[in-house]
Amino acid sequence: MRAETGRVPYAEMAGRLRPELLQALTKMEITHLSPVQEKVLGLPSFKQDCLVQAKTGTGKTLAFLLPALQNLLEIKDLDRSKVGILVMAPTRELAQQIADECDKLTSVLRPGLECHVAVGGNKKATQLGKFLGGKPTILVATPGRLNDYLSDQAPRDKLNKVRCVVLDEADRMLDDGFMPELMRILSQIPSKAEGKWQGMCFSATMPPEINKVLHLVLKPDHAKITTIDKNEVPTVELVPQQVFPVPSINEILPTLHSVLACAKADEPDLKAIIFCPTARHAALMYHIFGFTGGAAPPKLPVFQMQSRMSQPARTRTIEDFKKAERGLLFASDVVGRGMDFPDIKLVIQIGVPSEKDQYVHRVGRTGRAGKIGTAVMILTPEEMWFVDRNPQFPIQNTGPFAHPKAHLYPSTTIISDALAKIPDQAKEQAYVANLGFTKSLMRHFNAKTADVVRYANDFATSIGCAEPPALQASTIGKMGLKGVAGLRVLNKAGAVTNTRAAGGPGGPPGFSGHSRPTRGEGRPARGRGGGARGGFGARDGGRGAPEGERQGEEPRHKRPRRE
Ligand SMILES: Nc1ncnc2c1ncn2[C@@H]1O[C@H](COP(=O)(O)OP(=O)(O)OP(=O)(O)O)[C@@H](O)[C@H]1O
Repeated sequence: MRAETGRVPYAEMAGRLRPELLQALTKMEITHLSPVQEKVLGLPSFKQDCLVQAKTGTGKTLAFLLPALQNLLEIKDLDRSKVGILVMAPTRELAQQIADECDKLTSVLRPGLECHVAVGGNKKATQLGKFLGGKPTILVATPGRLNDYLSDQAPRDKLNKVRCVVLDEADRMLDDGFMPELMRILSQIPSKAEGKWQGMCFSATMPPEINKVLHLVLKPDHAKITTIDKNEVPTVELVPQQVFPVPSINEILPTLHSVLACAKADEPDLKAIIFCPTARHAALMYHIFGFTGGAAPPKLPVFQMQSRMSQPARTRTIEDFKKAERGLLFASDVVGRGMDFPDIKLVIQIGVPSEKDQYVHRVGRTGRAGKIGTAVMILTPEEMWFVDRNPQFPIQNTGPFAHPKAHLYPSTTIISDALAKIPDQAKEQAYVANLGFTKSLMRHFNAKTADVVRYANDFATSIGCAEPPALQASTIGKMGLKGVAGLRVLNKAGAVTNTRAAGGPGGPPGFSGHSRPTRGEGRPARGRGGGARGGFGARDGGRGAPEGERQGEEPRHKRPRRE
């Protein structure tokens, strides 16, 4: 049974919505309009362009699908072989989720309506074959793959009768990262100026920059809808938010273990998402907590979701974690927006998000559709700036994590035992990713490059590296860290040299008043001797980094195709 989220019953929409759509909603156990649905479906015309902001998990997907489908079904001579509704979303998984919701809504229509997806990670030829041979009246796409489609005339012809264009997560779709692709797509479909299609933009966050580009998809007189009061906090009320400061980065993993073990002691069917700054970091955490059994015995199933996984593995994880009654998902921002996993009770953020709005979206994976949840950050002193600079978020700082049952779990020992079993390569990759991510945020905490390296080297210690992994000189150069103290450099001949260690005598002072021990001087490279590679480049799915394949940790020239 679903939580009832609004006051107006859907039965009152009879006459404005087709009986089949109402029937489908009943089948979905959706009885009342949520506030955002009430506002959008209460517009004088369903055909109006609109910009809609509503909190996470409040039913925006139905708020755009219902009017779009209703409009389509009113067309008498509808050519079902052409795309009538085009929805664009930033990630493959979100696109698939929207298509699934659309299929539920159209399930009782006779004849039915086909909803196709165009997303990266699958064979283009197969997807395109079905698209060209079928009746894709609705298309949900990520921009990369749609652009691929539009390079040929036949798919372009399929899109020459578009009646409605929806941008879900509109602020992301209209940011610098996606803009070039979006512009190319818009130049291939009927022009907005001709007034042939309705535009709809939806998101939980609407940064002011979005106003400069809205004209690309919305008419100047578009309806502006928000369910968020100006003075209201941007996150869901039913989600208390807390930060647990730790004295040093070495305490992050034991604290996380302790938080999870205690949460599970309180709630045996714990279902939680742990957001990590990068894909490699999420992969490492998944391995560590796989060894620890999720938290404390009995084990919780562990899952990972990050852009470095193959598409079949991503798809399987999404299906499994949606169905799971309990478990821990270690994730990068690839699932930071839009994803609707039922019954998430706890969201934990390790480190700071790549941008402030991403905090809202991550927290929004819990407390959905009227349910309750809790959101927690675990931050080092160097990361506490995020809380200080964002007083709009109701993040309570009640000091370091404490719980009456915490003493039952020897978290420090459990973590160090688990770390001893993790292959060096996973740690090295996480180190490089951490370096890139921290560098991308350095302006936020007035850090110098030497501070960034020192912080990354401390991260290496915290994940059980005896010394910072050696990096190829070319990787260091691409990261803009050439000559920075504290790095271990692997030259072409395979020898390792050290830049003067950060924090040593005469080195630059640490940020937040931290002084760091010198590590790694003069020691040879360990393990494979290959040096950590695999690039750099900040976050997984952060702003300006369209999801899935373009973001994170891969040098630009090596990045595979994005979605
Ligand atoms: N009127 C309703 N009554 C009950 N449940 C609803 C209603 N509308 C939508 N839901 C359910 O609420 C959940 C969240 O909906 P949805 O994913 O559309 O949220 P959203 O606002 O798009 O969130 P986000 O900002 O995170 O993308 C889904 O499981 C959806 O099926």
